[in-house]
Amino acid sequence: MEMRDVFVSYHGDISILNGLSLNIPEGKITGIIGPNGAGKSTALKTLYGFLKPQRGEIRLAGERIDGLEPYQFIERGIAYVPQNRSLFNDLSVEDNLRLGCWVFRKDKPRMERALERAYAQFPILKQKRKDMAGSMSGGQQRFLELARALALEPKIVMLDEPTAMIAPKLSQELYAFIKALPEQGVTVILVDQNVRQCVNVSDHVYILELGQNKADGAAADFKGDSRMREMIAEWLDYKID
Ligand SMILES: Nc1ncnc2c1ncn2[C@@H]1O[C@H](COP(=O)(O)OP(=O)(O)OP(=O)(O)O)[C@@H](O)[C@H]1O
Repeated sequence: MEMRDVFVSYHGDISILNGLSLNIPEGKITGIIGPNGAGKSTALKTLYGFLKPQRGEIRLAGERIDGLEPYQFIERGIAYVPQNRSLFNDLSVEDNLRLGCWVFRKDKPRMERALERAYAQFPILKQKRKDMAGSMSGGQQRFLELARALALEPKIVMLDEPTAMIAPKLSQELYAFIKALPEQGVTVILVDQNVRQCVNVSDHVYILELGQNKADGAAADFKGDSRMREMIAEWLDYKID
């Protein structure tokens, strides 16, 4: 997937993305970091068709996809877990998972396979399958959102701050799960405020600032005594262990 020189605004001509370019290689984890308001979430919303670029283009395997609607992204095997909770709190865990299978709801065997896979990946969801989604902890709800997205067997998953406001232990589990997704053939785009964890799980990292590319490099370049590490410390006032 590729974003080339994209300009996007929410209102009128106040541009939030200002010529942003991202290259998302298949089977890898691409991390996107940057200060608050840099446009990270806006970049994901644009990649997923919620916002239409005023300029620039987005391609998937060569096909222009920047005019498509979000449901057409699902059809192309792209899933998106937004920053804010997206569950139906008053429905059971299992019903939330079933809703994630909506596009293939008539294929009952496939739906059952998807549920079994979700329960195998996240045993806590099996234990709680009859509980209301809203009654679970924040971390468990995140697992459910991720499981629901993966029920589609997506080729690409976009995750917006998946561990925000989650207890450290569950957060570690979630990062370990995300890191293993490429082994299942899933390409990951990870927006994260947690710079250290993002660098640890990603193969390649982009730094955004004011809706533009500030820098990018292989995750290894961000570690040790590197220029990237110094840059992050300077711009974001973050430290990477
Ligand atoms: N729905 C909206 N309407 C208008 N402006 C918005 C909207 N959502 C975001 N913005 C603005 O767009 C800019 C980029 O926001 P965005 O959420 O993409 O940043 P971010 O890098 O994800 O930041 P954070 O880490 O705080 O989530 C900010 O100035 C924000 O105020």
